[in-house]
Amino acid sequence: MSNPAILDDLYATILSRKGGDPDSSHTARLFHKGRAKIAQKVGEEAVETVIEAMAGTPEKLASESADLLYHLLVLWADAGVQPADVYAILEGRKGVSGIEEKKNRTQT
Ligand SMILES: N=c1c2ncn([C@@H]3O[C@H](COP(=O)(O)OP(=O)(O)OP(=O)(O)O)[C@@H](O)[C@H]3O)c2ncn1[C@@H]1O[C@H](COP(=O)(O)O)[C@@H](O)[C@H]1O
Repeated sequence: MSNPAILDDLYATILSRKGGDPDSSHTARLFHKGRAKIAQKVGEEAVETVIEAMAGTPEKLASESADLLYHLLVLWADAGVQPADVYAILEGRKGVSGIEEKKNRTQT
């Protein structure tokens, strides 16, 4: 069973942990450690995701991808980025080829 709003739901849970007890919430602990630690975790989870893509199973890749998305959402929450901000960028790119999009980005 899948929930298409799972990223929004998880983001709301993550936001609710701001200022929470670092001893009872992993997310609160990450916020407590600060942006550099959260960004480091995103980097580590990205590397683990790549390793599973190259040498693991689809199941392990999916699991590492979930860890990566969770930590990325914590980073967005810490930096004041809403999932809707990212969705809007993706929406704006719909129908534009990747090559065209790169050209537009390097011109601005
Ligand atoms: N999706 C996740 C999620 N994915 C991964 N993790 C945690 O991320 C941690 C990654 O493990 P690591 O050993 O890499 O990290 P670490 O233990 O911080 O070690 P260091 O790198 O800091 O040394 C594990 O403790 C995982 O449990 C998550 N923790 C929480 N969530 C979601 O966030 C919600 C709120 O969680 P709490 O804030 O803990 O209540 C949960 O209900 C879940 O839905």
